[in-house]
Amino acid sequence: MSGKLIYLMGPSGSGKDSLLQAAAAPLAGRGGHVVRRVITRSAEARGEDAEAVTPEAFERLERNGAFAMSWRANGLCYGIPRQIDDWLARGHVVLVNGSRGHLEQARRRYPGLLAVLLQVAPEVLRQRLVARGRETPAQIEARLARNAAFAEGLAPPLRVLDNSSSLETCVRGLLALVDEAAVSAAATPG
Ligand SMILES: Nc1ncnc2c1ncn2[C@@H]1O[C@H](COP(=O)(O)OP(=O)(O)O)[C@@H](O)[C@H]1O
Ligand SMILES: O=P(O)(O)OC[C@H]1O[C@H](OP(=O)(O)OP(=O)(O)O)[C@H](O)[C@@H]1O
Repeated sequence: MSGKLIYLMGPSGSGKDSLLQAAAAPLAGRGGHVVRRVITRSAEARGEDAEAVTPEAFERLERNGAFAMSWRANGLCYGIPRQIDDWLARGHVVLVNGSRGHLEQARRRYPGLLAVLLQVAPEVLRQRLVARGRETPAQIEARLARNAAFAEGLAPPLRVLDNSSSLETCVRGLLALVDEAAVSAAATPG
């Protein structure tokens, strides 16, 4: 039986990392996984619990086939470990913090993936990025500008989750999607 890949995307600051962290325990209780990414971001950077590597180490891992998916954005390299393929082969639900820019490639590799777009009211986005304090003002502007490239919208099918209000509400919405996806994975042979 194959599992279900849930590919979460959204603007920087929309709350992808917070949502995945908050959903990790209830997801584990359902036998699912939140993926720990490999990123060329410094280990001291606050926020996401990722494996921090140098650009050289990232390139080496990528060349050696360590990643199921990898992409570049925001001046960083991001990798999703190959381990997800084992989980999926065992029929598990797997959640990844994905990239809008990488969605079509991800769909080619995982045709059954569930694309979830996290959105937040535009006026809240800048406030959240500033409050997070991980990026410089120039990096925040660059991230907001990057969103304009996706203003046309992403190709369906896509589920949308709103994180403009409380994180708890959003976690409930995500877990409802996970439960739905798990049922559909169980019903799909192969
Ligand atoms: N529902 C929410 N309400 C208030 N603050 C939130 C909410 N969700 C996330 N945040 C805060 O917004 C900032 C950006 O969230 P983060 O999870 O880092 O976003 P992303 O991973 O999408 O860039 C963080 O400081 C986080 O604590
Ligand atoms: O193509 P995009 O949808 O713009 O995404 C580009 C990258 O930005 C986000 O990562 P990261 O965690 O570094 O950024 P964030 O925490 O600021 O969202 C996202 O998870 C992607 O890896």
